[in-house]
Amino acid sequence: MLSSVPSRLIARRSRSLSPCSRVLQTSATGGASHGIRETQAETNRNPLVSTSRVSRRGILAEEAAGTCVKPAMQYHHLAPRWLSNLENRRSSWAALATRGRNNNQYWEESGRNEGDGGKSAGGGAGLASAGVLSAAALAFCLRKDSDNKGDALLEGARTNNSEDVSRLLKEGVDPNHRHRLGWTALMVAAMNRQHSVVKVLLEAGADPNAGDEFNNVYDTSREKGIHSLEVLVSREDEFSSRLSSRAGFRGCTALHYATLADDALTVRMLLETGANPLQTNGLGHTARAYAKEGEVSTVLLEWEGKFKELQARREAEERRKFPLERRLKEHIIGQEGAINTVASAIRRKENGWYDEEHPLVFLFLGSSGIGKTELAKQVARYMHKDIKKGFIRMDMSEFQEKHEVAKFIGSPPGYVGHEEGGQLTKLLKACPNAVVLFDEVDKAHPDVLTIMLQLFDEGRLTDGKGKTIECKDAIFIMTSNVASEEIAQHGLQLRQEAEEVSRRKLADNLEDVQKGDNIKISRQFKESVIRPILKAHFRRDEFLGRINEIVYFLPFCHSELLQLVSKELSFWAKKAKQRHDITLQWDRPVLDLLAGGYNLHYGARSIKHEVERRVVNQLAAAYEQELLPKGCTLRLSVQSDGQEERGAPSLRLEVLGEDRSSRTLDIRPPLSPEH
Ligand SMILES: Nc1ncnc2c1ncn2[C@@H]1O[C@H](COP(=O)(O)OP(=O)(O)OP(=O)(O)O)[C@@H](O)[C@H]1O
Repeated sequence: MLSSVPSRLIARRSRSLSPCSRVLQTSATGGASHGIRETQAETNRNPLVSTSRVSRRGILAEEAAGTCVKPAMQYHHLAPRWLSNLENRRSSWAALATRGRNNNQYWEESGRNEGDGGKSAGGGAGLASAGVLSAAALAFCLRKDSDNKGDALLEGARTNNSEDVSRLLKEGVDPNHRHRLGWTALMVAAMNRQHSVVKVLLEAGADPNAGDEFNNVYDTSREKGIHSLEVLVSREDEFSSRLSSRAGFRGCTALHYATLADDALTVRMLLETGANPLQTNGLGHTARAYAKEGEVSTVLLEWEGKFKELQARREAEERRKFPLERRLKEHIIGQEGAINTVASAIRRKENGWYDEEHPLVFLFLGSSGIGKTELAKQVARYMHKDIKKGFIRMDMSEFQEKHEVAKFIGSPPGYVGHEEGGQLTKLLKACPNAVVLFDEVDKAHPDVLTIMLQLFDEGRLTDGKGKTIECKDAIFIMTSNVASEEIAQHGLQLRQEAEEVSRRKLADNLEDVQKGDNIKISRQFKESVIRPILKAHFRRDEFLGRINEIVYFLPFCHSELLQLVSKELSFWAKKAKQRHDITLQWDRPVLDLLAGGYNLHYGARSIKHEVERRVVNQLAAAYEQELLPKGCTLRLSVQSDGQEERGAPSLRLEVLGEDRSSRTLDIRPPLSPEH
């Protein structure tokens, strides 16, 4: 049966398999049928530990100790399993072989045997298997023959054919073209010490920080649905036969490979063209983890230092150009005092001007819907790329009872829910430097507050299982509506006073006119009004003492309300355009009219509600009655034809035609505007 396998393929298999001593060792000693599975288990046990020498030993096939198994023996062990697997996949191989390969004599013969209606069934199974095997082999070889230009680039990189590589790049081949198993030409060239090709590729714009998508033979085989032997052969023949088939390579960059090849020249070339020495692969290792003691290790260490410095300088520059205050103001209207207080504290922390023994703790005070949660979210977005992990929100009204402490940090051993762990501890464990929002902290049980005090004081938390989580780098933000009425009234009073002063200054033609929306809460008000309320509520001086900043959120002034209305209308205008191709326009009196719906107790939420009630509801009704043709322009304005005398002014909706004609739609005030 084996005689029907093209000798070229057998030659390829035995040659290609030989360096992979680990795979074959297992099958030779443990029995062929278990070979792959055993190796897989071993892979999981075979960590690429962080010390460089051990990592290298795990990853480089040539450095692995092991007995040598004869290629022919290896093939005989593996052939039956390979054969049965191929039979299972017969139909897909057949499709592959038939596509454009009708001249394939062997396939035709095999088909004829089948067409005999099983007359020659004596040797049928064997012949069919041989046919399948040969078709597979042929398909494998033909696929190689039909390599496209991208694959030619990869081959040129492996064989150091820089002329071919240059020509292909000039012909427009992407320098970052990937092999179907996931690596790039730069990785191949780096691993095979092909200096001239590395240079050509880098000059053509190959990305030195691209990571390999190939992990190991078994994972890649599973992911791509390709037989593991075929993956193994490709990796060895088309990438390098020096690497272990079991170690993990996902995320390895050209720099990782040049380091594994112990090639100082390529390492330098890569670093000089922007390779990041701090970039880690899928196992979390930088290139230096794979370096031998010597020049490569020294060069990498030196560049790591330079890179860190450069990164810090770039970040500082970015912060200077686009300070946190400005970023926050893009999303939050008003609340200037709150934004400045938070941004200054974070700036101190980022620049090392803070007490690193304690985490940063804020208490946000103010009425509902005023931006407390929104500011916490924006801080998390600024600090963390992964907002899902980086922002933890705990609704403290869920921890009002004594026994709910267990929900917070997990139950002790022997109690129900011990295995589940606590809500906070689980999330903090996943991201110890998260921004943690404790919403409505005043509702929490005193025992929960005791735990929070420990957290703020020591910067660590012990869960129900006795495990300690260090979270000194976390930012804790508590929100509360306690004293919100007093703060709101004080804010309104300050605003009135400021407006009065500016009116007088304007009347007297004085310069330095202070705007009514730029007010500050006095220290005296904080000490004499707010602190006693907080003290009475939390009953613990030490708890209040651990708060770095108490941040005050004030009611919106008129200009801020106009901005909120405008933001809300823009949101709906975007939706109208996207969903119905309708353009929505409005003028200033519309903003004034809608701002009138502001309610001090509901904050920005009352503005959202007003826009929905007076505008969106009307739009939906007009749309339902087919009064809004697709692609039309709608203009919102305030009705001023004497209706004001009879009651509240209303909105008018006009449909503008392409010929500039306008048709007024009669928008009736809602039946019960109060609701
Ligand atoms: N200053 C603001 N600028 C822009 N949007 C705001 C502002 N304040 C509130 N909003 C919007 O109003 C909604 C409610 O705001 P947020 O959740 O921040 O309120 P809150 O102050 O935390 O209120 P609560 O105490 O009720 O939780 C959000 O959709 C938010 O985007």
